[in-house]
Amino acid sequence: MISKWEAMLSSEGTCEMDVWPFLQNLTCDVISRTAFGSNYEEGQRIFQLLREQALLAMEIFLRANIPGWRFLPSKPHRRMKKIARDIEISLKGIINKREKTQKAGEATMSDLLGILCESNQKEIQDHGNKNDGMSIRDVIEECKLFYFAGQETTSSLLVWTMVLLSRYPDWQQRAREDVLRVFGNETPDFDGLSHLKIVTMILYEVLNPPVIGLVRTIQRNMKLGNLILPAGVDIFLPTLQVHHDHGLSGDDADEFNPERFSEGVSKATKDQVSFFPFGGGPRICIGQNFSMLDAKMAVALILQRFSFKLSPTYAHAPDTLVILQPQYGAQVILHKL
Ligand code: HEM
Repeated sequence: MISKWEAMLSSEGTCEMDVWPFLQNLTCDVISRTAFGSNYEEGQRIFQLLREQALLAMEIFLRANIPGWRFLPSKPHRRMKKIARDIEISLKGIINKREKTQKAGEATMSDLLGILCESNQKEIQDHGNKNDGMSIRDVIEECKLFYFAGQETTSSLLVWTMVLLSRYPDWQQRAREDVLRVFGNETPDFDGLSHLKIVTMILYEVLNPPVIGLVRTIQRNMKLGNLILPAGVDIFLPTLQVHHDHGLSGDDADEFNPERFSEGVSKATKDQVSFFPFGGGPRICIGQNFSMLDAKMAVALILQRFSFKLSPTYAHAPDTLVILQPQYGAQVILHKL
């Protein structure tokens, strides 16, 4: 991504661009390489198909109230079926190739896929069950979760970090000094990332949050404070509103103030459970450390090479469907340092 940005610079060393698609590709790349190792290109193709599938699902959902429409062989329905078949073929290809292409010591999602399919095959042999498509579908569901949970969220964190650092150049400068203090102009490494104090404070402040709320179904009648919640009811925990609640987070809850995290999360929240960008309890995000590393690495590489500010064409329009995204992209002007 950095090389592409460098190639786009004018002779004066500046460039105006929408960084949002680049950041989405970057996090997709990271997840694909981590999940699929040497089968990364095929993995990336699967993620692209999953993305298209999600957009089509939304299109179909929005027309769901037209009676009978879902039974018609419409273009989006046909494309959905074709995508599902393509994903299945690609996954089977990865699983079959796994042993031939896997590098020594590499343990990735391809292994997991293989293990899942082999154990299913065994079950079929043991119990005579002929439905051998089942586990591939399960695996696809896992891939979907992995892709959406891991890619859309981290790219949201990165894009709002760039927007906010553009709006607050003093914080951008402090973050750059932090990066240069730890790495100079060397390529950032794993160990150094944990020494980035200001960058970490900024990322926490931006985690305000990409996932705007959590949904839970009440399993049995229960009492919560003065509320009686009957079994079967769905409840929504509005993370965004809780994080911005003045009573819980202070009068400056709506301001960009990474300083509040200077002594860690528990000091910033006065030990209340009022900051939960990664959820909580048994279903807490399994990728929180991974995404923080991913984001720190990207921010460090960008800050070492560029300064940036918002372009006049940027329109601030956060879209709060599930993950907070910039509806019209994030146009910034980059300057080579
Ligand atoms: C900024 C980045 C991220 C944010 C804000 C985030 C946020 C969350 C939240 C709020 C949940 C809980 C959902 C709920 O309780 O209903 C969750 C779950 C999950 N996340 Fe993340 N996530 C991020 C990155 C990642 C990454 C990079 C991965 C994978 C590599 C990942 C994988 C998952 C998975 C698999 C779950 C489901 C865990 C379960 O249900 O047991 N997430 N994430």
